Amino acid sequence: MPQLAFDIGFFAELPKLQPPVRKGVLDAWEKFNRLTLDQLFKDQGLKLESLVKAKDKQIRTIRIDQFWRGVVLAPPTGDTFVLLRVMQHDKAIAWAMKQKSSINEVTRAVEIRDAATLDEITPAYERVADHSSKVRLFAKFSDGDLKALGIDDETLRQARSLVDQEQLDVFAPLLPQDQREVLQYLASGCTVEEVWQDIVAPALHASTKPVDTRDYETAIQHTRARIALVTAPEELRDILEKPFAAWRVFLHPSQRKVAYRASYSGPAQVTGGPGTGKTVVALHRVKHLLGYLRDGDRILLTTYTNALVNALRSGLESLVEDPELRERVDISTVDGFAGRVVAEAPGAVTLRPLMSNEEVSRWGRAAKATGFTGSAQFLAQEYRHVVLAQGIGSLAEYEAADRRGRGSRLTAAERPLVWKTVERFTAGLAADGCRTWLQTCVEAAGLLEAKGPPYRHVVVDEAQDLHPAQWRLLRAAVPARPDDLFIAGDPHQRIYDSKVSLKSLGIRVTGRSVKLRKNYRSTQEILRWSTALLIGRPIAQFEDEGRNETLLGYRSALHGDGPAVRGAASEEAELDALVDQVRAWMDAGVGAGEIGVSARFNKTCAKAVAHLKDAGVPAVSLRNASGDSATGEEAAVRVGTMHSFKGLEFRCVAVIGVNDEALPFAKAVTPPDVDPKQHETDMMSERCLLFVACTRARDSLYVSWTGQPSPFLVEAGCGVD
Ligand SMILES: Nc1ncnc2c1ncn2[C@@H]1O[C@H](COP(=O)(O)OP(=O)(O)OP(=O)(O)O)[C@@H](O)[C@H]1O
Repeated sequence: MPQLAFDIGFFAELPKLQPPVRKGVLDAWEKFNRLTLDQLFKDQGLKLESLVKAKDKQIRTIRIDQFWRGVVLAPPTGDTFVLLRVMQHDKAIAWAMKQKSSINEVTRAVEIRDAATLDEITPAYERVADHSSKVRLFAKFSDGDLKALGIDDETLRQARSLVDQEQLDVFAPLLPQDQREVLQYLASGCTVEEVWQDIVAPALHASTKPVDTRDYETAIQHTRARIALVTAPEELRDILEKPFAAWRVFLHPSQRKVAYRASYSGPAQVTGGPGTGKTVVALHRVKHLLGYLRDGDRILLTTYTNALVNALRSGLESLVEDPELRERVDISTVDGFAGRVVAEAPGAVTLRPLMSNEEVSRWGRAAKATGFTGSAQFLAQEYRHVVLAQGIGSLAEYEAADRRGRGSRLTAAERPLVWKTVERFTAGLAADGCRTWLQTCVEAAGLLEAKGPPYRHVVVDEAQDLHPAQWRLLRAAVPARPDDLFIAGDPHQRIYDSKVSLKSLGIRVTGRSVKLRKNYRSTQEILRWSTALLIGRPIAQFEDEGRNETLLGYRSALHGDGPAVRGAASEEAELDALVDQVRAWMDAGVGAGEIGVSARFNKTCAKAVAHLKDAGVPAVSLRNASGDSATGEEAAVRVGTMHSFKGLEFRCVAVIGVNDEALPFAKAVTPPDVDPKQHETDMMSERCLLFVACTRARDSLYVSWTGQPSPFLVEAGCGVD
């Protein structure tokens, strides 16, 4: 029976199609399901026509309505057709004439290329290359290596004519998709082995038969990264109604391989720069695990902030339709989970969580009481990074504690006094009926270790900022069995003071760790600009702190304008300019709810909200916004601190107040004379904070400051003189 499948290119254009055109697509799909092959080709309403002088006879058009046409891949054998695009009549014909389909001999997937344009431009590039003194872009790769990665003869010739990245950018949208990716990763510095492992191998299908490059029926089945087979009208209706949720249907082979691997023999990890789809992969992993859950088993899906919990909840709702299945997943922050475990324990007493600003003053008081003369900051860090990190509960343990990694010196003779101060601090908290969140985690871990783990699987997103005490809690939440922990995170986005090495916690992911490199969120221009903030700075992996993470090969297929940067003479002028920028975005058709404004401090955010509102622009603080689809607030610009922007994304982002007093913020950075190592870590967190805020932007990024720009911008040469 014939069927009509859908290409990713069609989905990309879907938001622009009006409801009657979408209805036409649904009708066409139903017709493919209803008619025989013979009837399809003869149907006068559908007009499944091939085009005279087309580059490829199997690319045809169909009638969607009076003005719109669909471009369809109609292979001569098999009965699966693929809807590639829906466009206005003339555009559809012009586009269809130029395309050519083929089957990649390595990945076995269907690829589409703009053969007419490639044929037209390649000779000119070849001539330029012949007369250029520049080394060819792919000179260091042999034909054999390129072919082994799936590059065919035509693409090889085209690739050999290129001398630099700019030229590849011109060719890229025209090239067959799998081959385009291979060339882009090689050009960005990846080795043949890396490209094979990360890009090609995940797309391979376990088949020992030689590829039949005429068997489109099989090849379409192998193209799940780009072609969706839809089986029920409700499914299609749902897809047509929620056109932005392409991630639900199409996963990159590297994403699918990680998310849907049948089983991992232990903890598994997925890393990758901002916007590479780690959260998407985590959600798909939950879906996969739900399919195998035994009676009574439950899953914990956990992350760092409440805003991310909301995002995970709505993501899971759109991915897993069955509410009974979803009910088997608890979604909460790690701290929220700890609070629940502690509250549910027999004889639990309610304690107030301590705010972080209260903590330092309490340390000051404890130090005064014991006569400790060092700083409160030292004590707070010692407690966090040594005592809580190592789960120390007595003076003897503290005396034996490993302080490697701390840059502040402490003699053996000084340790008892520090410990006495720690005891004073914790006793003070207990007496006042409060406790820190990390203490809650420590207690919760202890309770679970005694009682047994409540979950079968734990899936963690934004893992880079978790503290060892939080990891211990998660470890205790799930038995050490295959598929116990699935961890998604990015060390480049570490913005809290928790440098953890999973290895040191006994969580081993070696051999079960995958890195994603393709950014689906931001334009390449925004990415290049933002990554300059971190380039050349060593960033420790969280798998093993002794090794560094890189952003090699990290790239986006999207293009747009580069970020706009602007220095203002006064804060008032900066806020006025912000209003102008937000208005310009809105005038260009961007909804207020698709705009995010971020600043280092709450007080700057409050001023931005007030200023936008005064100017008649609806704005809401992220602190007050409830969920991501809160009615009424949907049409308001979201304003939040850089910390609260973690994990979120907006079509347009303004990052304001990026001056030398805000980034780095002196109070957040330990002075080098107190602890030089901590100083470096804190500086890196401040830098990452700016990186995180900027990488929330999909289409447009705007960065402004008053007075002197942040040295991070200056050092990175980010458009600042
Ligand atoms: N395979 C895909 N197809 C289409 N869109 C995708 C795909 N994977 C991810 N996306 C989209 O890319 C954006 C970023 O994805 P996601 O939030 O999962 O990335 P992330 O790696 O968790 O980002 P960050 O670390 O910056 O928080 C989202 O809009 C998501 O829907």
